[in-house]
Amino acid sequence: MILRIGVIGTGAIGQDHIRRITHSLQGAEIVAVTDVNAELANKVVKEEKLNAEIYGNGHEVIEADNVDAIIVTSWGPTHEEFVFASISAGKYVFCEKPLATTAKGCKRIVEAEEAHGKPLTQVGFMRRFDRSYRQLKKIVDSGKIGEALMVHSAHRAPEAPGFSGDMALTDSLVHEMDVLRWLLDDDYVSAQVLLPKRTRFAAEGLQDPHILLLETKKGIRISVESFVNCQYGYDIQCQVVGEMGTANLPEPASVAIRSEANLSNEILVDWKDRFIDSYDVELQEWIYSTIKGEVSGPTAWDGFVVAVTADASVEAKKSQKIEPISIPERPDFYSKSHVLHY
Ligand SMILES: NC(=O)c1ccc[n+]([C@@H]2O[C@H](COP(=O)([O-])OP(=O)(O)OC[C@H]3O[C@@H](n4cnc5c(N)ncnc54)[C@H](O)[C@@H]3O)[C@@H](O)[C@H]2O)c1
Ligand SMILES: O[C@H]1[C@H](O)[C@@H](O)[C@H](O)[C@@H](O)[C@H]1O
Repeated sequence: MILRIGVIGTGAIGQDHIRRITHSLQGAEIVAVTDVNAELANKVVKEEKLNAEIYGNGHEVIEADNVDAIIVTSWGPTHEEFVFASISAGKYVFCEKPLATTAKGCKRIVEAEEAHGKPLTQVGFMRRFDRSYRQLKKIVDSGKIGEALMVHSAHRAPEAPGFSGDMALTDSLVHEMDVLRWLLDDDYVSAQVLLPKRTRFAAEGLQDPHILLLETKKGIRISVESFVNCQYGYDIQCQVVGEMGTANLPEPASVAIRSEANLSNEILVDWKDRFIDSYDVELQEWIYSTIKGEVSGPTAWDGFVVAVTADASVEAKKSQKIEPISIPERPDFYSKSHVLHY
């Protein structure tokens, strides 16, 4: 079977996903697209030589008879509406983060899936598909370093064009909020946000860097540095400290250069390059599991948990206190799809 996909939002990542599905991945084709910027949708269809219909809005794409599954890559605030409509139409949907901009919105999606009777939604937390994170998880799960006690991690980007408000937490650190609970097979109970000396490279009125401190149910303490104007590169770090050793996220492969009395390695600058392979794995696994009628990646439940964590982090930044993170028990409904993948 060839999965026939409709894409809502043909901006940066929408185009990337269209290209990878059309030219690199197997088992799917793009048959429908839409964008509020119709010119953009036209351009993509022409440039990628797609055999796809261009629709006037996302709802028409979802309702099209020849569309089996939906990819939502429009702006964050529109995701909830399109995911909701996809579930109502009984179609599988891959939604880029955020699943919805509020925890309440994510909960509504979870409830809609439960009412529908099976999970249909996968959220675009691509780090779970990254080879280096999977290698790190394998070591943590193996028990080689004993029980995990602490995690030190960092999310650094050279600059943050277009960032406003608390986006460092709600747009960037959501990746850590997802991948660390997956890595540790745990959930969070509290958040605290420290505000270090502000870099002179931060846009006016914006705090940068931040330190997010999370505590998990098992008592593991996590520090996540967010530094989105670090100038030097896109640098993702993660070290798990266990009872008998430590395990570090592998660095991206790069040539070690010995020259002029220096030993050096290149550091990536673009997040797209850092996770380029993981997007391929993520979408390929999504295509295969959708054909099988399963959700095998991060579910709507995971999207909800991250939204609750992000809300608590924003509150903790404001209050400058330790804020509780109250996550209800995961419904059994989501257990199977959660386990399938790992
Ligand atoms: N997982 C990741 O690493 C990752 C990376 C980049 C972006 N994202 C997420 O993907 C989403 C898109 O990001 P982007 O960088 O491609 O943004 P973008 O602005 O380049 O593209 C978004 C596109 O959606 C279109 N759009 C907006 N509202 C629409 C609507 N109602 N119907 C149809 N089209 C609509 C816009 O015209 C635009 O072309 C964001 O939510 C972002 O957070 C995730
Ligand atoms: O949408 C992007 C993307 O998700 C990147 O992985 C993250 O580092 C950026 O901060 C974010 O803006």
